[in-house]
Amino acid sequence: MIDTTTALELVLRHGTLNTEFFEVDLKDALDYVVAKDVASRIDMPPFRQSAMDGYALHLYDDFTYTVVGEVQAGDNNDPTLRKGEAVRIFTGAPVPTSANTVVMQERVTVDGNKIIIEESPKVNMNIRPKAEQIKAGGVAINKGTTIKGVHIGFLASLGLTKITVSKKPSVAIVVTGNELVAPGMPLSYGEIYESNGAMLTAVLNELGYKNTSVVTIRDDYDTTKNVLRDTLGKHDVVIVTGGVSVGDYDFVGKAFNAIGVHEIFYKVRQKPGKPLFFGKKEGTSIFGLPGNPAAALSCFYIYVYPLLKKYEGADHMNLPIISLPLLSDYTVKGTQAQFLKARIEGAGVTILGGQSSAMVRAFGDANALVCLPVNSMEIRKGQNVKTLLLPTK
Ligand SMILES: Nc1nc2c(c(=O)[nH]1)N[C@H]1C(S)=C(S)[C@@H](COP(=O)(O)OP(=O)(O)OC[C@H]3O[C@@H](n4cnc5c(N)ncnc54)[C@H](O)[C@@H]3O)O[C@H]1N2
Ligand code: MOO
Repeated sequence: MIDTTTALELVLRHGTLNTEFFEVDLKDALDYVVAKDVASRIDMPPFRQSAMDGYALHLYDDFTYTVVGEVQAGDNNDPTLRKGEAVRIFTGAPVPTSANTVVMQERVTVDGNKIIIEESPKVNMNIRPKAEQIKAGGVAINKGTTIKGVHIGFLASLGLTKITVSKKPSVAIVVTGNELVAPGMPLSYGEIYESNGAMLTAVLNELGYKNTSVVTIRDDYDTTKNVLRDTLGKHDVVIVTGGVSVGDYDFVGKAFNAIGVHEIFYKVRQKPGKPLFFGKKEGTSIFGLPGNPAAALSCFYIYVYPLLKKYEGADHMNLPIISLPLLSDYTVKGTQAQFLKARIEGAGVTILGGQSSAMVRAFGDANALVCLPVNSMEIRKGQNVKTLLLPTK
């Protein structure tokens, strides 16, 4: 059995790096990974901009100035001021070339066409210099960035309408089990509702992966083999849940073997997710996740998500890790590495109740996974623990 660090390294080493790029409208670019550095075509700001409503002055050694005009945001006039002259100016308006400071109106006494300032202002005060944020030709967004709302705002401020991004993977989810019944149907004794398909689809969607599909199959060797063979050729990533353990009706491993999936690893020294499988067939990456919903979701965040980010060429693939003090004592059950659903609150982290692999409920309150190494035993309040931040929380 391999350790968790090796497992993640193997996933990232063998994960396919996509090379298909395309142009997307900026408004549709959320969650895509930028495939080429995006350069600005303009200086931003494009001109010296007033940061305040007030007066732009051509400084001289007195406190009284003559107001000779006005510049509003959007105006394109550039009045020439002589020493001792001022213009009324508003936030966002172009500061006249001949003005060398802006005084906010609260610091000024108005007397007819004269203003009296309280104290002598500093040169360039309240003026946003031209190109302060970025110069024309400068890199606005680096290749490898996952586009978030703020990036769309910044690129829109530079006048851009399209960017080149990496193709997203198509992801197939295959859920296995005779006991599974679709929500909404009546439930007989021995059956449970199928939830991994809906959960993984929704989590993929939250992360920007919309090209997904779900197939439900029964615990039958031939069906498992045929469905998996058919699915592998059509998708970049295949996530199977259930049927990866050692039971007589766990056919996923045997089916992978029969259809030529190359096993990279099977079983990781961790809880949850011990029976995790990862393999490849040509360009397709294949995960066998445990059927237990909370185990499947942990493995998804820890191993599948980084693989999806690698596929897109993202510069940040793994969940961010921080070290935080535990807010209460915790006794570890078992000797494997632990990924525990947890909530960061204030300056510390609390391990939540309901850690069973079968119970997904605690994930609803979790914004992190506390990661404890093998043989952790007793962890005391105040002790620092490695904490993985869950995305979109
Ligand atoms: N003798 C052993 N038995 C088990 C071991 C072991 O090492 N030796 N490992 C246990 C661990 S740990 C896990 S995790 C599970 C993994 O089993 P499978 O991946 O084969 O999953 P299943 O047996 O098919 O299902 C497990 C559990 O999850 C429920 N399930 C499955 N699919 C779904 C779904 N789509 N939606 C909702 N719930 C689902 C299923 O009904 C089971 O309760 O193996 C242990 N056993
Ligand atoms: O390894 Mo399993 O995922 O704990 O229940």
